[in-house]
Amino acid sequence: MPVEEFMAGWISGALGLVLGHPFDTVKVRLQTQTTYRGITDCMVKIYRHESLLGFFKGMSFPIASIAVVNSVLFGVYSNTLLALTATSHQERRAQPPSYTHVFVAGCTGGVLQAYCLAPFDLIKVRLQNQTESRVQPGSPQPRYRGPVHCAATIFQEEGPRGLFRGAWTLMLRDTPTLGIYFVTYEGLCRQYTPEGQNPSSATVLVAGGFAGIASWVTATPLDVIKSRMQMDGLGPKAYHGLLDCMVSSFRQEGLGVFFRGLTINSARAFPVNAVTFLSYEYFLYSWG
Ligand SMILES: C[N+](C)(C)CCCC[C@H](N)C(=O)O
Repeated sequence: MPVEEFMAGWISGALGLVLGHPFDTVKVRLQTQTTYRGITDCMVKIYRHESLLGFFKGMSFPIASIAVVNSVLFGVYSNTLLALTATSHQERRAQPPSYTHVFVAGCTGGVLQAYCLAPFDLIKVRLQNQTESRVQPGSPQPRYRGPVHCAATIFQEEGPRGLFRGAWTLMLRDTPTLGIYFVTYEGLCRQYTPEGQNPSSATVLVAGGFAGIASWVTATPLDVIKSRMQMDGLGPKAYHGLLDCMVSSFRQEGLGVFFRGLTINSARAFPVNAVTFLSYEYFLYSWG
C-alpha cells in the first residue's frame, strides 16, 4: 500500500492547521457562546482578555492528532481510488478517475478520519470554550488544565464513551462533505489544466482553497450541532440527541443558527486548504 500519501497528508495537514487555528477558535466561540456580537467583537474580546495566546488555545492536541487524521483522510482517499480505478497517484493525471469514484473515495476517507478525529476534536472544542484568562494573576482556574488533563477528566466524569460525544454527528458532517471536497478539487484542477499535464501551483492553491470552502459551506449546519453536542456533557444535559439538538436550536434561535460560523469557516477554509493541497501535491511530486 503506498505510504507516501499518508506522509504527505500528515505534513500538509499540519501546515494548514497552524494557519487556520485562530479562525477556528473564533468560530467555536461564536457557535457555542452568546456573549459575542460578531467576528470582530469576538476577536477583540479574546485579544483583550486572553492576549494572542487566547487564539491558540487547544492547538497542541490537533497538531499531534493531525498526523493521524489527515494522513488517514488522504491516505485512505488515495488508496480507495487505487482500489477502484487501478491507477496510482502518478497515473491519475493521464487517466483521470470519474467523479463518482472521486466522491466515493472522499467519503470513505471521510468516515475513517471522522472516527479518528472525534476524541481530539472534542478536547479541542472543550479547551477553546474556556474563557478564563491565562495572563491575569488571581483569575479563576479553568476546568481543564490542558489536553491531557481534559481527556482524563472527561474519561472520569463522563466515562470512556464520553470521549466520543458528538462522534456520530461528526461522521455525518464529514462523510458527504469530504466527498464534495475532493470532487471540487479535482473538478477545478481539470478545468484549468491542459489535458494530461500536472496542474500549476496557482491552480492547486485556488482549487484547494475552493474545495475547502465548498466542503465547509455544506458542513456548517452539522458543524454547529456537533459543537453543541460536544459541549453537552458539562452539567445537566440540554439535548436528548442529534435530532433534539437540531430542533431545539432551531426553535430557540431560528434558521440562522445553522449558519453560525459560516463566514469564519469559509475565511479559514481557503488558506488552510490551499496550503494543504499545495504541500500534498508537492510532496507526492518530489517523492514520486
Ligand atoms: C469536512 N470538513 C468541512 C468538516 C472538513 C474538510 C476540510 C479539512 C481540512 N483539514 C480543514 O480543516 O479545513
